[in-house]
Amino acid sequence: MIRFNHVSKAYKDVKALDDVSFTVEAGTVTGFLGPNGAGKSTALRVLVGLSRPTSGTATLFGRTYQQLDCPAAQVGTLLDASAQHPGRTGREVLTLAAMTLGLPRSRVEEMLGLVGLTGREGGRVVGGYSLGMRQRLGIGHALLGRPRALILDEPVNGLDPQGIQWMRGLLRDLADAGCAVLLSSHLLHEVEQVADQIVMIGHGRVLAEGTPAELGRGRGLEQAFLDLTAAAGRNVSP
Ligand SMILES: Nc1ncnc2c1ncn2[C@@H]1O[C@H](COP(=O)(O)OP(=O)(O)OP(=O)(O)O)[C@@H](O)[C@H]1O
Repeated sequence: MIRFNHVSKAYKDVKALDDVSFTVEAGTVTGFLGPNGAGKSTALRVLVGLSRPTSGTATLFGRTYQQLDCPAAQVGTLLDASAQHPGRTGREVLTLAAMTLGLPRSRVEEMLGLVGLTGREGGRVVGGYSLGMRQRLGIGHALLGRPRALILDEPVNGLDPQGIQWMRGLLRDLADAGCAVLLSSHLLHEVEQVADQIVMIGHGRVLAEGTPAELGRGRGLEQAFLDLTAAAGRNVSP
């Protein structure tokens, strides 16, 4: 289970996160939805220990990321698909990660197959990959250690329609197998189609949370999103 407990994060005069609390249960996909600059990436970075909160705690299975035993195996992360070493092949990226986690080489080929990178593509350097191929490699990297929690920042960026559909099915299967999946996006329709729960964020604050049906009741999810984020903008102090 993933829990944000009154997390705030300030960068000088910018309140990137303002008292954010929500939970992602095991076996569910939670869509973390907000417009550009809402605070999604900051929240995910705090969760995986890349950024220190100003106050509050973000935990996975009751511990901070740093407190977990072998966090890279327990928690799969894809925060920036472009961060992979451009001079290594996809296979090398996964092989190094598998070695670090003490996993057999066979797991690398399994992951390349799972994410749809052919043997030939796995042998090409990442610097020559399209964004969609990097996203696929990033997913393979995140899933190597069979994590119990999966944290994905804008994972469908750059994927073609088949890739988006594949990603939806993959996330559903992982959640059905017991994984806690937290997926950030500003693409409402993508989130709506895969998420069990949605947490809407704007100007660093949680604006609403519930199932897609609950949040969209009466006016539709898109209008609810637009109304809530507009209202949050009006309420924000200069
Ligand atoms: N390192 C930083 N230094 C200063 N301000 C930052 C830093 N990182 C983020 N911010 C600010 O914090 C706020 C939240 O940014 P964040 O990247 O978390 O938003 P986001 O919801 O992920 O946006 P997007 O959808 O555009 O990626 C923004 O106002 C951003 O300018």
